[in-house]
Amino acid sequence: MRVRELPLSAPYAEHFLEQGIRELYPPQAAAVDAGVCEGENVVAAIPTASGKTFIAELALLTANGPGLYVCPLRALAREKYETFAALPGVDVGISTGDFDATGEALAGNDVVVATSEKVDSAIRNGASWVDELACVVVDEVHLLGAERRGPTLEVTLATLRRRNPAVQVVALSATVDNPEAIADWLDAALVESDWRPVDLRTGVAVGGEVEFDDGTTVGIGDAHGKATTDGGEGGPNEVDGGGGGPNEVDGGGGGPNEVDGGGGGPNEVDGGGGGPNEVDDEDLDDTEIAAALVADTVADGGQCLAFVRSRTEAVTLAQRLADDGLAERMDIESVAADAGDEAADVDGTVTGRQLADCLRSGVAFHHAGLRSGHRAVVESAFRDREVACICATPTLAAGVNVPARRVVVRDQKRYAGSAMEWLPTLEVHQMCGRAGRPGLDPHGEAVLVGDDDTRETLVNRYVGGEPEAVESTLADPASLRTHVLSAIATGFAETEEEILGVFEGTFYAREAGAGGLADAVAVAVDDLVAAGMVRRETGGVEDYRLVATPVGETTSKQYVRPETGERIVSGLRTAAGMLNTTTLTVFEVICDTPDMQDTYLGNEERAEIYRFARSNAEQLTTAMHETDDFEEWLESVKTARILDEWIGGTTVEELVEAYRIGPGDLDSRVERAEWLLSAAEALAETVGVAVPAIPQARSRL
Ligand SMILES: Nc1ncnc2c1ncn2[C@@H]1O[C@H](COP(=O)(O)OP(=O)(O)OP(=O)(O)O)[C@@H](O)[C@H]1O
Repeated sequence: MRVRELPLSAPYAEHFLEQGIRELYPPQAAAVDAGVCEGENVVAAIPTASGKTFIAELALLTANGPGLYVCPLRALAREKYETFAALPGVDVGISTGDFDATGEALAGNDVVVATSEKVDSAIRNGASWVDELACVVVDEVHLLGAERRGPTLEVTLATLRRRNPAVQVVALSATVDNPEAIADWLDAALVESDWRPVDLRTGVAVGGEVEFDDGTTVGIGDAHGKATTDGGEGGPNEVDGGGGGPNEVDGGGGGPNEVDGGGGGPNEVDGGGGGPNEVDDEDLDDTEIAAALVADTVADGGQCLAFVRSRTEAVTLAQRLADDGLAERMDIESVAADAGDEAADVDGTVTGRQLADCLRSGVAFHHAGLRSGHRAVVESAFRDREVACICATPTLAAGVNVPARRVVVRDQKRYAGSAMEWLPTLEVHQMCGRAGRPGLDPHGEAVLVGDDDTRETLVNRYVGGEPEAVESTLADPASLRTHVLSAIATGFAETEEEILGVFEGTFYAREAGAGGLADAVAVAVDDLVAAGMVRRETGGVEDYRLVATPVGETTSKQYVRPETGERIVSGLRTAAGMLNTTTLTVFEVICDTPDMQDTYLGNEERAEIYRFARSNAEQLTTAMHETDDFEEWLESVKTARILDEWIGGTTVEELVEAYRIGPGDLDSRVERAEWLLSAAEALAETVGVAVPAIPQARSRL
């Protein structure tokens, strides 16, 4: 099927042809056959890079009215916005800051790109544009199964469809185990395919060899062995890259640098022998294997993504590759020296400096502790082929479109609380799916690094294994409370039965029946009544209707969780009666809510934060002996202290160093604090207490 044959006006067809899209990929043709251009609901469960964006564009451009593109991940929204904005004559609006106000400003666009939280918030605040939509495209619909995000997505979609039954829904999914359930939920035709534009082979590396699923075996260090011989380097290198701790919170700021950069080659190549495949299998640890796998591909002119379990590990591996002289093996455009300068210009934090140094050696790291400016530099340098390898935590696989020839998954387990847990198959497949750039690579390669003990598990779980089924998490009490309050506050529901009616259109209800939620909804309503968010307005004896209290209404409109609203109100009341209410007071209140991220508190720091809390007790709304969870509260005090120092003029460099956080962690906390302070201000007005420290903190933030 050709682009010219599609029901697209000439400028659009021209636009796609210019982009090199002439002939539709098979899954795209299947979506057209399923009616994506005729207003039909379609679910496309297809691999990474198989052209989902074009399917979305077809739906949006052929719809009979404005379209909405729901993008669960903020990182991807900007990219999609730019893609749609490049369409000739199409006005595109974007609304992604998870929490900023949603207004009528978005009305009048042909296409709106928004996160599900923004759409949910728009609905709660009565934005009219949501009722005028002709088409809704949901990207990454498999995130239905994600905690908190998932319920928001399914309730939002159910609400949109209930209010506007004619709306076309197109949902794009990674390959999951139960796409037919999603299609059934959305009354959609299912397009399911494992077609990929570039072949992908997946293998497991043990010792000096990778066994791929296509039956081939490749020695590790082949290419590198040659490079070593040519370069005259050699000798074993005692790098210990694998010893880092489980500290996910350490954004590389001040963390131990395990790399011994003094040596030569990155693996145990016998420099004396020369020739390919000189790897001594016995002594290779997983980091050495990963480094050699990267070096091989780079020596062969390709780029790599290497996935590891933690931020510290990502930094450590990148530094190791840089020290190993990966750049010297590169046949890439040029080394990202300028990108290094750009990264250094973002800030002077330890993380920024480490990143700049790595970039100057043609290597980068990528994790959630980076600032968005850092991430943008890394992604664009990689796309420009100035970076040979990005060492990343799994966030990169979901959030960014950076294909590479080879993907190395060094770690397949992650710390979950106290124990290591295998990553979900879906997540590993998302990483592997990044391998292979259409038109540039002969094929993509994904390699999982293992050992004799894990080989079989890796093969069964990830190479041959099916991804998990998507399951609803709507029944989670915290999520349910939020959405029950929203249903009542928006006036969509006045009784438990009507609340169940609102949930009737959810994925949960389609799978288990909304009746399965009846008990949980009753509990949620009781909780909300007890929290002062909802009251039962009685008419007759058994006759009552549920109404949101003013606090409940403000809480819902401000898009904070009910528990957050409750905590803020009680904090404000306490603060109003205190002698010494400062900006630290209000930061303590907003940081002690579930809407503020946790900030890791190391053992050494604990005593120091404890002392701080004690000596500033008269400024805090919580007495130490009254906390529900002391450790959690201490973490909140740490976050509050950081924010208070930030508005007091302490620099990001100093804060990153002093509190062992990533610079991106500071940014995200500042952003959340802005949102929570504005919610606190609205709640203060609702309950009629004046806390001047709130506007002070807001303006200084
Ligand atoms: N029919 C086509 N012919 C040629 N190139 C195409 C075609 N369809 C899409 N492409 C190109 O393929 C690349 C990948 O497409 P796209 O980004 O839509 O993949 P995707 O399925 O959305 O991937 P992801 O899973 O990362 O979201 C893009 O560069 C796109 O321009």
